[in-house]
Amino acid sequence: MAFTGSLTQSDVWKALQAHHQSIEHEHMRDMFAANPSRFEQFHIDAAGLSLDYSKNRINDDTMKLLFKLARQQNLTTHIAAMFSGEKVNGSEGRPALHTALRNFGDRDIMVDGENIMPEVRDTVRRMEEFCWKIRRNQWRGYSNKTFTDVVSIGIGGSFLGPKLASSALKPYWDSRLSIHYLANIDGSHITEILKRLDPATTLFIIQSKSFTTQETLKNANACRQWFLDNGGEEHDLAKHFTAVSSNIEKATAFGIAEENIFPMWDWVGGRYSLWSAIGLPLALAIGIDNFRELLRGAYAMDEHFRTAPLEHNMPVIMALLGIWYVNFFGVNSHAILPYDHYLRSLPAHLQQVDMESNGKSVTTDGNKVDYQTGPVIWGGVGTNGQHAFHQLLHQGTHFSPCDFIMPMCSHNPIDNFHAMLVSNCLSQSQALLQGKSEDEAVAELVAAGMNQAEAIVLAPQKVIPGNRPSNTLYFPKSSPQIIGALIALYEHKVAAQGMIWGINSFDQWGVELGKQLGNKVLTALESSAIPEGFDGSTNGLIRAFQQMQNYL
Ligand SMILES: O=P(O)(O)OC[C@H]1O[C@H](O)[C@H](O)[C@@H](O)[C@@H]1O
Repeated sequence: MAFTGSLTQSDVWKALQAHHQSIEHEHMRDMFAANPSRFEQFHIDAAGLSLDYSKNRINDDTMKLLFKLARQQNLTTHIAAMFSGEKVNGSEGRPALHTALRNFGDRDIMVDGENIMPEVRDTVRRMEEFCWKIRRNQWRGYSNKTFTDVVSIGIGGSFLGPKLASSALKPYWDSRLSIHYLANIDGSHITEILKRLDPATTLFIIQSKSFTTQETLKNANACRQWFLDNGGEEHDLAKHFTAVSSNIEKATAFGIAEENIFPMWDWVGGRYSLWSAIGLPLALAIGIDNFRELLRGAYAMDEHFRTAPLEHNMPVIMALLGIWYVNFFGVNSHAILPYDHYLRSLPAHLQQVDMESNGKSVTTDGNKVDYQTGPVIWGGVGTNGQHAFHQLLHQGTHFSPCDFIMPMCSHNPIDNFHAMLVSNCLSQSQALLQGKSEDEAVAELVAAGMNQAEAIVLAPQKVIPGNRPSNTLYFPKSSPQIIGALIALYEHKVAAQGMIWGINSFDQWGVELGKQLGNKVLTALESSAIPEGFDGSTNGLIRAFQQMQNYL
């Protein structure tokens, strides 16, 4: 029988609070000393990925209680509901079926009585045909030149996912095509992109699920005008402009030829849409076969998430560890640290996946939560971060659990660069675990020739508390399958947390107010009238903008 009371009043929650009190002062150094097989015990492999979660402030009892929490919250039922197309996105009355986009099984997936799989597969087939024509120069520009550049115009979920996967899979790019991602409404972004391009050899893909997003429409209109001002003609637009949207009507009204519009569907959340035709720029870069491999990797992680028992379920384990720190250690952030130059866009993508999903304060039935939900996701590429923010990770007053993400082999195996990269990754998580005690600091200073008294004075500055948790996710080498599995892993970690917290991870109402207010502010900015009707600060800033336009 599902537990229906407030989460924090449940027995298992209270048991976790008591357990936290019992182990919060235990140091992981001692846990490893007491248990030589800790690495093997807290380790799991799935879909080509390996997770070492032994450097966490957990023991067997912790995990048992966390799995009990997952069962109390009926996690398995919620997971099944998501995969089967139930309307888990209650506030929008929609399923969340990004998994259908990479369903290689023979399961039919019904939405409102319709099996959606034929249309999903037909769209991939259309993407294949399109990629084939572009990459084999069957489809050329208005002056019959082959395409050299693709501009993907989109923002949020219509930008971060494909951009991440494109940079992650750079070793698989077809070098004849350069892919540019245009997102921001800042005129400098479009300027920097278009100034290097030739309209005759540039293909545009307007990416917008809603086809109503201000930035995307503004940029799309500006690109069309640039095209028409620099040699293209109205009748050439169909050769150079395509679109991906669930709003076919709006895309057609914009002037995109119907046959150039690739559908997506309202049962796919923007931040989960990389796997749909929103992945078209990626498929053009790496080829449709590699795009399918990306889908296959995600499918492997889906099947693992859907079928593996909780105790052997990688996304569930990562979800529960996150809940352990957020709800019992009072941690409010989580760092994503990829040790792979090609994965440098991963933190930005996961910021949207996680924070736009679980940045919520009410449960699915509208009750205000009395516990923390989604943490602040941040991070950066290793080893760069070591020379920037790792200082706080090691000696700051906040502790931020970290995910180290490490390919064990490089696509560019020059000299021993990669071994050096890996050594840094492993030693950072080791240092977070181990720390340095005051005695060790004094001993080190004395060993370095300092006299005891001076060493004792300086040592406190050098103390590193350690006992700071981290996961290490590793795999042999990044590939389309591995990247597919990795992104799907985080999607499912986030969904599992939302299911346990009882919040809707699939809507994002919070982004709307700023947009609504933005339209009014824009009108005021562009008028010469003294702004009024806003708060004093906004009035003042609008006035400042108006006055500073003289600087143009
Ligand atoms: O794809 P679009 O409809 O243009 O939406 C683009 C993005 O904008 C919205 O404001 C949401 O924050 C995102 O979830 C979405 O991905």
